[in-house]
This record gives sequence, C-alpha cells and structure tokens, in this order.
Amino acid sequence: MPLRPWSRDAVPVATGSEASAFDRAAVERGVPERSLMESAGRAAADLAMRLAPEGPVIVVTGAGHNGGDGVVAARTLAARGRSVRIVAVGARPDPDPLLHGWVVPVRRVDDPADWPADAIPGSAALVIDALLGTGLRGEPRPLQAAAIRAMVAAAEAGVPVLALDVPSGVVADTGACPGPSVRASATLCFGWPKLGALLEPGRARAGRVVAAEIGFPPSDDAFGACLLTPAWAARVRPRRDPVTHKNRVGAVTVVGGGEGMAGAVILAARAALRSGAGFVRIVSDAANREVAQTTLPDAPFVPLDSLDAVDDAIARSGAVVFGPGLGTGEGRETLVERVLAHDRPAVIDADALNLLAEGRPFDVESLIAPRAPRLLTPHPGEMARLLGVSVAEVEADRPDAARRLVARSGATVVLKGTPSLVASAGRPLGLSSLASSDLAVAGMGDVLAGSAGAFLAQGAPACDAAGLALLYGARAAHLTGLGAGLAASDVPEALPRALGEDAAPHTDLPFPWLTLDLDAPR
Ligand SMILES: NC(=O)C1=CN([C@@H]2O[C@H](COP(=O)(O)OP(=O)(O)OC[C@H]3O[C@@H](n4cnc5c(N)ncnc54)[C@H](O)[C@@H]3O)[C@@H](O)[C@H]2O)[C@@H](O)CC1
Ligand SMILES: [K+]
Repeated sequence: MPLRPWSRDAVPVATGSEASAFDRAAVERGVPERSLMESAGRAAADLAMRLAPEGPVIVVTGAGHNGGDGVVAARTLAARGRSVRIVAVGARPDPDPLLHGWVVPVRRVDDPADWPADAIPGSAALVIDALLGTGLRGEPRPLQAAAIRAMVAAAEAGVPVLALDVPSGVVADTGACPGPSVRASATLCFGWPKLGALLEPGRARAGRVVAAEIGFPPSDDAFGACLLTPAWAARVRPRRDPVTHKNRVGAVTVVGGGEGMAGAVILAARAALRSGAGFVRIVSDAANREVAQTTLPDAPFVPLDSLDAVDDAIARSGAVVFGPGLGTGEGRETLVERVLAHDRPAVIDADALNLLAEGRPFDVESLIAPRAPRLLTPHPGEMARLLGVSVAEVEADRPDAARRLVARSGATVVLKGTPSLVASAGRPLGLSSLASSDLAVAGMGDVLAGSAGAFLAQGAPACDAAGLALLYGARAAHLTGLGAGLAASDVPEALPRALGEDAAPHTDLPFPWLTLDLDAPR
C-alpha cells in the first residue's frame, strides 16, 4: 500500500487572499507575472497529458489570470500536437497574446440563457477548468454559473475535469460553495495548495490535489496553515535512544472509564503502548479492574477514588490522558481538580472536556498559562459545548472554532473531522492529510488521545504530538485493509507497522515541479 500523500515535508497552505497578496508582493519585487503564468500553464499541460494521454481537450477560460493559465495550457498542448479547443467565457483579448501566435480554435460564449449544448462534447478526453480561481467574489454570476453547470454535466457524463488552482465556484479562502461549483477529478494548485481545496465542501469538489512550484519566492511564514504529511511526520516523530529504559521513553497515565466504560481507557492505553510509550498506567473505576487487567495486563491499575494513588501515578508519568469514558456524574469535579493540578503535559479529551464545558469545577479559561502543555481533543459536539455555540456554527467555520478555543484556553486544540485540524498559538493551523471515512467509528477518539499522550510523553511538543497521532492513527487504519469494516480496536495493533514503515511517500507523477500529490477523499 503506497504511502500517500507524496510531499517532501509539511506543505504550506494559502487562503485565496493570502495567495493574492503573495502574488502581488512577488510581482512588486520584480517577479514577472507572465513567467509565473507561463510556468503554471505549462505544469497544467504536463498534468493534462498525464491524465488524458490522448484525445481532444477542452479548456474553459474566464476573463482573469486563472483563464490566462488556461490559455497557456491550451497553447502548450497545441504546440505538443494535441487536439485542443478553448471555450472562452467572458471577455479575453482576440487574438490572445498568450497564444504566442499558435492557432487554437476559440468558441466565445456570452449569453447565459443560451449555453451551446455542444461546447463541451461528451467525447472530450479532458476538460480543463480555468474559469475562476482565487478571484471569485460571491456567487458565480449567471454566465459563469452556466459554464460551471456544463462542466458538472461533462463530469457526470464521465469526462475527467482538471481544475486549475481551485475548482471554479469554490471560495479559495474557505472551501465554501456559494453557488454551483465544478466537480474536478484533479485540481492543480499553483505555488501552494489553496485552503479552500482542502476544507469541505471544497475538498469533495477538488478530487486529487496536486501542487506545482512555478517560480514564486520563498513563502517563509507567509501563510496561516500547513498540510501535515507523512514526510513531515517521519521528520518530527520522537525516536528512542539506543541506550535507554522504560521510564525514559515515555510513561503515560490514562485516567478515565467510569463504571462499565472500561473499553475507552483500554483503547487509549493500548494505543499509547503501541505508539511507543514505555510504561502505561490505567486509572479507572474500581469496577473496571478485572477487565482492564485481563485485557491489558501490561498496564498497572489504580482505582480512581484512591486520590493519593492517582497523584502518585501521575507524578511518575511524562504525560496524562484524561477523559476517555470518564462520565460526568457527581464528584468528578474533584478528580478534574486533582489531575489538572499536576505539572504534567496532558491530553484532555471526551468527558473531561464536557466537565470543563459545564465549568465543573472550572472552565477552559482556567487552563491558560499552564506550566505544562495541554492538548484539547474535541469533536464538533464537544467543541460546540466548550464555545457555547451550535454544532452548525462550529462546522460553518472550523478553523475559526479551533482558533477561538486556543485563544480561550491557551492550549493546543485538535478539532476532529474531515480534515482534523491542529491549532496552537503562534503556529500555522495544521491540517491532517490522511482523512478517510473508514475512521468514522466509535472509539477512534480514545485511540487518538492515547497515541497523542504517548508522543507527548516522549517529548514531542503538543502540536506535533497531535499531528503525529492523527497521521499515524489514520495510516495504521489504512494498513489494516479493513476499509469500512474497521473497528477502533484494530488500530492500536497496526500502529507499530505504521510507525515502522520505512517506505518513502510515493507518487506516480514524474514532474520536477511537483510539491504535493494528495489523493481524492475516500
Ligand atoms: N497573479 C499571479 O501572480 C498569478 C496568478 N495565477 C492565477 O491567477 C488566479 C487569480 O487571478 P485573478 O485575480 O485574475 O482572478 P480569477 O481569474 O480567479 O478571477 C477573476 C475573474 O473572475 C471574475 N469574477 C469574480 N467574481 C465573479 C463572480 N462571482 N461571478 C463571475 N465572475 C466573477 C472577475 O470579474 C474576473 O474576470 C489564480 O487562481 C491563479 O490561477 C497564476 O497564474 C500564478 C500567478
Ligand atoms: K478554476
């Protein structure tokens, strides 16, 4: 199973506005706009020839620079002997100077009420969508909406669509689709992947996301987000010294599991062990002792009402995982106070978050300026409770919700979902590159919390621990080969294989300009 996505490291991700500001700054410092467009269009022609090695290509162009990229791609394909036609939507110069004198048939369409049915024939081998890029403002106007609908119809008839920079109709800042939007089989982003192609609903429209180096200056710290990839994980993950002992490689205490909820702590504890922790303790309801010790004899058991023993377990640990299956019944406040009084890196999950959301005994603001890193791992429902908003409001702007919880808590935040996000003060927003519907199964949150706890205990900063747990957990799930039949308890067993994989990320795209090759969502 080839390791995907391919990249050299984490990949900077630009919103449409950041990309436009960066474009302008590059041009102001003397980078010729035409040379950027030339590289963009030629990369598009390279990818088009790979996606459709033969047969006619239709390029749908708009009036802006996205359309210009499309004209360069059309001219390059024509110069390489391919049959290509432009469908020009809105004004472009005639003849277009970007054609460099090559003759490419152009069909102009100006009337939204009269979209020619044969403009995009079902016999086309590929449609290139160069209608709207980062310049889209508001809902596509009637003419552009008609062109988008024609491209959607072509996609539904089985013609592959290659979108340039962002599928037309998708807002490059947010992934929102205020009107009709193109369904691309692949999207080629110029310079950097656009945030809107990585966040839903834009992600589902973008298909495979490929990014190309086209001659921009370095982007150091210019953008607010980055894609966390397997190549990044392999670089930052903690590794054991050859000479060491069990307490030096990460001791974790998992605190959770009210009566009858032993499964959650066992999953988290097993995930911590399988993520490389050298010593894992379980603190849980006394009623769970037998099942915990039978299922996971490796982990010493401490009953959670023996508060002095709990203190002792935490004091001996490098990190705490607090909350899986905990329950929010009476008396839990004392435990919250006791556990969070420790100067220990902590993953705060599930019912520990629900207790904080109710201010029992204090709220997330009291976590600010902790002496040790805190990692909060809410799903959208828990996030909504913590912020006092609806789940719909969280889903409407997930990066904003994650950043707001960071501002309120001072902690690092993982907002689970597609994709899961990692937010931390002063760091770009991390997006997990390994989302899959296979992970939508009960107990995956417990596995994530346990795994993140293990990376924290091994010395990773909270944001790295979060990203590592997301990526290795998802990769482990993939390696099981169980698809939609995956159970959370399968994942810890596959974590060592994911962590031990020495395969380099793989791509079948042989282009020197390639900076990212990310599969379509499954
Ligand atoms: N400026 C640069 O340095 C580079 C820009 N590049 C390309 O340029 C694109 C951005 O170019 P532009 O800023 O010209 O913007 P676009 O080409 O994305 O869009 C602008 C055009 O869309 C129209 N438009 C905007 N909102 C609309 C709506 N709601 N309905 C219908 N039409 C609408 C505008 O009237 C204008 O004609 C990028 O996405 C990328 O493809 C690349 O060539 C790389 C270099
Ligand atoms: K486009």
